Amino acid sequence: MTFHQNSIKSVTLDALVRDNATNEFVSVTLRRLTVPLDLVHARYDPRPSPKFAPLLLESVPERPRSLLPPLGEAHLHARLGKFIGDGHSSVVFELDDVQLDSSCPDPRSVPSLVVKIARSNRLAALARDAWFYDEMECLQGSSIARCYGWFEVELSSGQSVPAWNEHPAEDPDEHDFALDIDKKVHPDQLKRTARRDVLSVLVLEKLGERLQPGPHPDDVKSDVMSLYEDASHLGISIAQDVRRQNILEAPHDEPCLPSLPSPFNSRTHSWRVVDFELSVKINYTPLQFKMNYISHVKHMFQDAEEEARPDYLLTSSPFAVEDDFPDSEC
Ligand SMILES: Nc1ncnc2c1ncn2[C@@H]1O[C@H](COP(=O)(O)OP(=O)(O)OP(=O)(O)O)[C@@H](O)[C@H]1O
Repeated sequence: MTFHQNSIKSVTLDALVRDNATNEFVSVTLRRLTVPLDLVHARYDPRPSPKFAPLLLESVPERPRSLLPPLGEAHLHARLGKFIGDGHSSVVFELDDVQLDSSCPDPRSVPSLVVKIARSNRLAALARDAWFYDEMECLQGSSIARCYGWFEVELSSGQSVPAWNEHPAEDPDEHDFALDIDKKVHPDQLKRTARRDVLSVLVLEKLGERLQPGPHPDDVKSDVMSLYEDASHLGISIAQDVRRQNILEAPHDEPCLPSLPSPFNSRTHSWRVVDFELSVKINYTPLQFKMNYISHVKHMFQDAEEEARPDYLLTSSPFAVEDDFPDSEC
């Protein structure tokens, strides 16, 4: 039997949650949640006149039918491994010693995995991320990471998650912008924003390194552009979060699964996009999306080049002093 994105029903994680009384780590078991279909509402921009037809569709594209088998019964047990990265909403770690119980499948179909752990005040953002992974199921393994599910558990009083404090957000009180995107916020999301005692994670295929600072050849630029174009075919805009931190190499650490060709242009990408909490589903045509992305992607590659300049930190620092003197005075 093959391990697929629907195989896991529950996850036990070691070395993530600490019992404050004993100061020892305890294992916690998280159960899989199904993301409500209406968690995110599509946005519809009415056409002001027929001449906008090349830019705005008459309706928002429907979610393609899932090609995954029904939810499986597998249980995954793993230990929190190396810290990989973090952001406003989450901390991401490798999963070590991954074991699947006997209801599961051919080990050759199990790739290296990571766990994306929502910060305690960002549960709603992770739920949005999970919704977009479902929505873009047909791009998993080609333009975006494979997602093996969204899992949660309520923490008991006296339990803590050291990873939250060891890798704090730059601004822990920053407003959660993921909540501003949907005109009508789903009631589950409102409940999530009030909770601080829930451990919520996504289990994802482990991808490679982030797009690095520095100049990049045209083939990389066009590959990255076509990742966003793939999402456009599903009516999904990721334009709010075009950053090199969200563009990762296709997986190469063994064990890994081969990259699949894009269902829209048959291209096998060398890169993947992650992080969809700020994404939007909308009735734009691929042309309208492309017009939006061209400038975002261009600026991202320009910024990447700037970042590699030796004086980047000096010139980009908030303390940098503007040179007020014209050359002639120096
Ligand atoms: N599937 C993955 N494989 C390998 N590394 C990953 C994966 N997903 C995320 N990362 C790493 O973790 C970092 C943080 O992930 P991500 O951007 O999804 O977090 P976030 O908290 O949602 O970010 P933000 O809210 O600031 O946009 C990424 O920049 C990347 O380095």
